[in-house]
Amino acid sequence: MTPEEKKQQVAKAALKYVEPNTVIGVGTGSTANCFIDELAKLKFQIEGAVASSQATADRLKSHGIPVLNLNGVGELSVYVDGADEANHHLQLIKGGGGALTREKIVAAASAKFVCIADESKLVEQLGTKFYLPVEVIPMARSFVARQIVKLGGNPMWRENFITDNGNMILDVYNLNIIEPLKLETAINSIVGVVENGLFAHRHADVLLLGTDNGVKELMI
Ligand SMILES: O=C[C@H](O)[C@H](O)[C@H](O)COP(=O)(O)O
Repeated sequence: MTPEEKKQQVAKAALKYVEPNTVIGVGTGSTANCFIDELAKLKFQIEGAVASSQATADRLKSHGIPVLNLNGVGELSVYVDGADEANHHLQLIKGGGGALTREKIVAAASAKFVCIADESKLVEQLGTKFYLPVEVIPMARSFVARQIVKLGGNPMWRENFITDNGNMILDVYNLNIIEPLKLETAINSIVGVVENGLFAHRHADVLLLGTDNGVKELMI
């Protein structure tokens, strides 16, 4: 099975978490895109969706799925999104597409977080395969980079990229992420950091992994 087929498999499997007559949250990226295409089948059963990025809002609208403002709705029943890495505690690294801040907001506003990914995303320790994206206020970029070096990371500026919030991204390599909860807090404590891509405090509740033998479901 190709990685694309595995993404489609988990996108389909996530539909069972979509409750009728509710507003749901939708993530960003290639796996979330597969989910949006599947969600189109249920568009008359849900009230609408809150998007975690402009790209996701555009794709939802292209299917005729109502896109709602988070400020106008209460708690979302479920948030469905992909990840760059996941560990066995369902803690994640996200932000490969630069949408981490809005993703973290929508995930926090949701009763349940269903993460969908192909099995290659499951790791023993976060940060071993993927870098950690950090969204920063543009004027603070160099200052934040120096503080991250003190934490042991090697920050690289994602040049020619601006987030939906008008900010910049530092991709941090070589972090030894032994305690994701502590590191998430430590990085967010640096003045000028908007958010980092560690989803340890608000981790996933369900992880659906696409494998050659079908969908594997991990739950906490
Ligand atoms: O900012 C991007 C998001 O965090 C994505 O969820 C993440 O990068 C995974 O994307 P994909 O499903 O394309 O691997």
